[in-house]
Amino acid sequence: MTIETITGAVNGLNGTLTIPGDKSISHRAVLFASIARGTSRIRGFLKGEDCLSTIRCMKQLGVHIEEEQDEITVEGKGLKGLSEPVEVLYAGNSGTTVRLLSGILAGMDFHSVLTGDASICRRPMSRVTGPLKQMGARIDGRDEGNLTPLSIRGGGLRGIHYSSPVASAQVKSAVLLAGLYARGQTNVTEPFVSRDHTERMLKAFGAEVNADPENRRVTVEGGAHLEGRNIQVPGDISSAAFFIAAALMTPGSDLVLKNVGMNPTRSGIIDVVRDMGGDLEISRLREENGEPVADLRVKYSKLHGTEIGGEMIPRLIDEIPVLSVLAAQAEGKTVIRDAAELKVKETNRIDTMVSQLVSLGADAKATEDGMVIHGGSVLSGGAVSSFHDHRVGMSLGLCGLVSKEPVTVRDAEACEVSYPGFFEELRRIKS
Ligand SMILES: O=C(O)C1=C[C@@H](OP(=O)(O)O)[C@@H](O)[C@H](O)C1
Ligand SMILES: C=C(OP(=O)(O)O)C(=O)O
Repeated sequence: MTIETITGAVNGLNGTLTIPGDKSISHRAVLFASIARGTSRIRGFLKGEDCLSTIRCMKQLGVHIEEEQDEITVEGKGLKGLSEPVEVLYAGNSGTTVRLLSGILAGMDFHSVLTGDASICRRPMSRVTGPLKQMGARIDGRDEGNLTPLSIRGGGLRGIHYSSPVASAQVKSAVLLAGLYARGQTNVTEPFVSRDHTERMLKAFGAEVNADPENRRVTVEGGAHLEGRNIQVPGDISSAAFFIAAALMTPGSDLVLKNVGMNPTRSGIIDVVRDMGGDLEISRLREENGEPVADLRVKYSKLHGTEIGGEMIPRLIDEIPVLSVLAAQAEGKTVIRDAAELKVKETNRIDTMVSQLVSLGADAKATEDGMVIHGGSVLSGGAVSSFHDHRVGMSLGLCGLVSKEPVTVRDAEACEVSYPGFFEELRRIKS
């Protein structure tokens, strides 16, 4: 168990930092490159534990992957070139790995078993195994195919028109990936638009993908041929969110974050913190490999509470833990609704954040589908736990910047999942 202690920042957070690679895009780059023909080179890849799990699984499926300091090289096997794994595929803590890889394995004429850590073994998988079974894959698992380990025997798929009950990019991506292997067309409709990295990247690899955001529907044609390519992964806005929040809530801060992905399906956090009164400037907005990227300058700001729900939720789903910390520092009330998906992440993020914030002296309550926070209480500090959830650990660490006593985060090693070196970086820019 690793413990991290964060003490107050007397002069705020200052300077410049470069945000590490986007986790969602890094996973997809390795997965899609593996089923493309030819060589792909990936720069800016996130070497967090989750993305390393994806690399490990693809190696077990026979893909040659070279990991160098600044570049990952993937020798693609073509759409159907993966080989039957001898061992169980282990996804660690990564829901994205299990769900997206299930979509690919559903297209393979062989048997594979996919599992992960204690948290993965609790997370619902029928949201992907259900539609994949409708397409013709044979999948089983505990709780009638809802829980890992999943046993998948794929092949012989037919296209479906799937209306997903949840706005989930993992569900959408799994079905679209299986759709590449299916006879005919496959489409997915979702209640709100979720992150669209799969659509953007599959198109770049040469697949026929049609996105119709107005109707929240994406269509792929079966029998695609993906061609290897070079990919530059932008910085992860979900990682930048911790430093955006830290700078906004700590007096004296003036921080520049470089290389932040600004995909509109991910940038809800920018809209919300501006709406709360946050001073955040966007500069050098540019497009790299079909994904918008910018630099951000964030200054300490007096924030007020806000209300969020509906289509905004998928645009900032992973930022809600850190948003709850910000809300506890803002003046007035913040209401977060329509966010029941938080209950099926690495932990139940509604309960873990509310219980730990309350233990630090915040006024926060869990609701059926979100939380209500009355901001402005001075936090006491003390010991909290990440509950082995990376986003919970990093969010709680930030409380130490403004609390009376330091904040100690137990099980802080969980943060390596998406942000290796997070606490060192926080200490570096804090004075
Ligand atoms: O597709 C992805 O890369 C992800 C989608 C989201 O999950 P859901 O699809 O379950 O909403 C998000 O929470 C997760 O961190 C990464
Ligand atoms: C929910 C997350 O990831 P995953 O679903 O891939 O475990 C996350 O990174 O916050």
